Amino acid sequence: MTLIEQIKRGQFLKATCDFSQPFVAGEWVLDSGLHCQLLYRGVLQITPRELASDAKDIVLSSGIHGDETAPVELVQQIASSVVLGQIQPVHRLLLIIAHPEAINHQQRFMAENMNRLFQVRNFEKNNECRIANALQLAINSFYGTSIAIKPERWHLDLHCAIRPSQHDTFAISPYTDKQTRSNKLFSFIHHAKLDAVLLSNTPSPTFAWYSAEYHGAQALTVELGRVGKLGQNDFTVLAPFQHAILQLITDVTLPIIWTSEVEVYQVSRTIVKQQPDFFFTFNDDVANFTFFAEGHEFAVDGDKKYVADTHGEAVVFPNRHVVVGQRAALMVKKASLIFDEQVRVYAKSNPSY
Ligand SMILES: O=C(O)CCC(=O)N[C@@H](CCC(=O)O)C(=O)O
Ligand SMILES: [Zn+2]
Repeated sequence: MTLIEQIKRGQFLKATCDFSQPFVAGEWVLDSGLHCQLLYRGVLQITPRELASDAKDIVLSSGIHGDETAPVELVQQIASSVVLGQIQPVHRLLLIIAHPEAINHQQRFMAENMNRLFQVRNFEKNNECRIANALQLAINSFYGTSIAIKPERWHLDLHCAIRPSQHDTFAISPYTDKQTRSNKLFSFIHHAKLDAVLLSNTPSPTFAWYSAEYHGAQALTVELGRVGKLGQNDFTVLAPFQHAILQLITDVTLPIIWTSEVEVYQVSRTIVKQQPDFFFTFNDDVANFTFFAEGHEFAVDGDKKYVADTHGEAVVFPNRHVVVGQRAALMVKKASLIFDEQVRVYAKSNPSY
């Protein structure tokens, strides 16, 4: 069976990871008039026959890291429901399962971390560079051929955390000077019942940042539980997120709302590894969002000692194994939102953790 035939039967994930078949791009139209285009291995564009003037362009990406499988299963479920005609999207969709080779090897990456390759076009020295370049082109073409005005471009890049976490699900809002923190996007965070959101304070070379920076997309990296094996993920925790995605795609109008149920953090600083013997003073099983009181030494990088600053800081994504020059952790502080048309963050003067 060809890849397209597999996808038509609802097997987007299986087809994407099936390297016994050569990749051949192709397109077909469903009885409903929905136009499906397989652009690259793992990149499926969906266009409804008719688009309202306020239609969105929605990118749902997964599998940038091969061992983060819940997002991959989620995109598979959505692709299957769409191509089998079980749900009717009213927006243009770009569904992505990014790195099938790493998925097959159950590894985060093969040669290098793909989610640090979205700043510029990459010299194609390995597969991650080739895929990241192809994804940049797919995104440029998807948003470039849209009728949507910029606030209606969306990109949710779905991931899972390596460590345990004090918040099972959370979003990271990339930093850009474009208006990419709309109250609609943050309402989605609320409706999806994500536990927390953290707002970056500097540009980062991630996939979500790429869409925000270069296309003004309402973009988030979304962390959905922990890494795990395909088929063994617990979808009960992710049910509200799954439900909110279906509402987003099929255009159920949701109220614009924000509540303090979602914990807000702002990044206070990014810790970049400078020396090969960089280490944290805590164990590898310490959870994301663990708080360190002011003055607590949490990392050592050669001669430099890192201590928590005024009122303390919490740590997210600590990883001593990253290559020199890359992010080893984000330090965050609790914050609050001003929920206007574009949300803004302000520091809590004396946050309690
Ligand atoms: O658990 C971890 O250490 C990493 C999970 C993950 O892949 N997170 C993304 C976050 C991207 C961002 O900062 O927006 C990543 O590190 O690429
Ligand atoms: Zn990831």
